Amino acid sequence: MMLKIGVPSKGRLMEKTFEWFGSRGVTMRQTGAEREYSGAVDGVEGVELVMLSAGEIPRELAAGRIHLGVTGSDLVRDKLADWAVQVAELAPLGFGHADLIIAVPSCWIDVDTVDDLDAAAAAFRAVHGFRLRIATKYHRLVREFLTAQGVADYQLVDSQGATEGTVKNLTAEAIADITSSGETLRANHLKILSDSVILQSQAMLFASRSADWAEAREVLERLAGQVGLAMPEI
Ligand SMILES: Nc1ncnc2c1ncn2[C@@H]1O[C@H](COP(=O)(O)OP(=O)(O)OP(=O)(O)O)[C@@H](O)[C@H]1O
Ligand SMILES: O=P(O)(O)OC[C@H]1O[C@H](OP(=O)(O)OP(=O)(O)O)[C@H](O)[C@@H]1O
Repeated sequence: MMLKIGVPSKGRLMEKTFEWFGSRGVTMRQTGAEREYSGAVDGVEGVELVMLSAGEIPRELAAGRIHLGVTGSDLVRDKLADWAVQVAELAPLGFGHADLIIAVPSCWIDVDTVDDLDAAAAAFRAVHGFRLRIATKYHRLVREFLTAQGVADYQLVDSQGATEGTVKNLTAEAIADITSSGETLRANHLKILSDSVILQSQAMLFASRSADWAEAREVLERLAGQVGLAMPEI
């Protein structure tokens, strides 16, 4: 095996990734038991499948432990500083669409934009003596966005899941998370700030710039030919 490709090990992203490659003549499948994280690839010689958490794929690419990886563009941009130096985007895959947004309680009738949030944050601090809390797992992207918008009077609190619940649980006043249908936000009585789309994400095929490409380049050429991609410059 000469080229390692990391794919999400479970859920919708895994299924859609298998479908995307499968419809292009590259069959990926889980081997062993349903929950065993091992896989195989048919249709192109020399490709090894590595089943990984979607959130770990950016780091594995940056470390050069996998040559290719499928994950959300949100995760790559958030987890890697200077992501474009470390990885190359080979192809958007057309699934896993989600927007990273900021949301506040629907009952905050005076807060509809990021500017309004800025004003509310200053008022919040004056009244409560601490900074308004925004729960998120996207620390880098949210910080960069708010800095660019001139918002400083806030603190991020880490939330690795069920982020929309933090407002009800009184551990945050606002959240920054991905949304797709908007159902989770609505169910938790939150509304999106109208100008707060930080990133429109989707699943992408990435290549590592630091992996050892000496032997893998030839495999990539065959794989790219098979799935209909122009041979990337890496
Ligand atoms: N509701 C959704 N609709 C579309 N895409 C989504 C949705 N939720 C998450 N995604 C995308 O799927 C990718 C993986 O998300 P996330 O890290 O939440 O997955 P996970 O299933 O918790 O994976 P793991 O815990 O194994 O890292 C992200 O790029 C994200 O943008
Ligand atoms: O707009 P919607 O269609 O409702 O989707 C958005 C939800 O999907 C993701 O959660 P996921 O189910 O991956 O679980 P998580 O809370 O562990 O991230 C995301 O974190 C939102 O909570």
